[in-house]
Amino acid sequence: MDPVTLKLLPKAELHLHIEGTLEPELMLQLAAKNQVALPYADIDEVKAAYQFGSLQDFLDLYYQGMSVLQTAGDFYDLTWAYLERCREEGVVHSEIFFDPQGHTSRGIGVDIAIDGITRALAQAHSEWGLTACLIPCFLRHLSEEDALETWEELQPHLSHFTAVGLDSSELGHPPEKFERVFAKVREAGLKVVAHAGEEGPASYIWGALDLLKADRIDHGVRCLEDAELVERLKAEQIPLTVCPFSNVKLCVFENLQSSNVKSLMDAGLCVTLNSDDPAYFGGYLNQNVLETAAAQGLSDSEVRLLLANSIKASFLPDSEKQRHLAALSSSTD
Ligand SMILES: Nc1ncnc2[nH]cnc12
Ligand SMILES: [Zn+2]
Repeated sequence: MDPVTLKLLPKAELHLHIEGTLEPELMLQLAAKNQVALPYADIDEVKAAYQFGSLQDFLDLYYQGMSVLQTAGDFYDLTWAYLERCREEGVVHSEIFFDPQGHTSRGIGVDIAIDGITRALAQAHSEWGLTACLIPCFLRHLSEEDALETWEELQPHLSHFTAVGLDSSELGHPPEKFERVFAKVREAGLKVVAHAGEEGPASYIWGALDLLKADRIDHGVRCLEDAELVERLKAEQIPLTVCPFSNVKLCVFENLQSSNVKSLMDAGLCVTLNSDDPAYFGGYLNQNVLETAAAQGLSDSEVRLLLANSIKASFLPDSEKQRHLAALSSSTD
């Protein structure tokens, strides 16, 4: 598919960490403004540091990078820059993760992050009709107790959230560690999403489904190691939010050619493509879609299926889904 056509097609992004949209330029600008020391002299040094051998390598820089975010205005600027990118790329709806514990652990209250992010979301909605959901995630490398405390801190803000997620270091931190806190999330009427089967085994995807009752699986690419799991994901059409550039940058796959996007689609799964942490992984949504389609030999109708899946798998109301799906199917290339 050509880039101009892709840009014009309605699509949703369902796996995007707002802290992972912090471009080096803004990172250095905020570091100078807020007098936060970073180990980089200039933008080239920041970019040169983005060579990751694993998820943990990346996370170490990601948590360091977010330390420049100090005020609600900083969160607003960060979010606004991403939303403008959505406008340019024809993303009509975005479901945005943020990491409350990545901020509270360094003395920045959840209210500061939520205030800045939601102001930008409201402005994009009023200026060009973009819709968004906000999804706080628990950091799985921290304790259950820390997640429970964070859940309490989020209580005054629940009306801003559609779902709660689980992210950070996967290996050694299986979903069962968070079964109790996600029971509270569901009792509050929120949806559940969880990173699983990115670096961790297929059993973590079972855990996310059966113990956390996840409505969607973030990544999930290792599901193909378990035929029974693939049957379950297919039968229930549980969406996978796959992030191809991320998987290559974090060495889950050697390159886009060896990614398993096409195999997941051929297995009948509900696959969506997403950018995860685009400032760190080298591209936003449309570049992920275009380069993955080329590398995996996806036809234009398969690309359209991925976009339709992104709308269907979103947490939009049915009427909004139908509106976007009708626009997608009526647009021809
Ligand atoms: N790809 C990823 N996996 C787990 N946690 C993350 N936090 C930000 N990006 C992440
Ligand atoms: Zn992610």
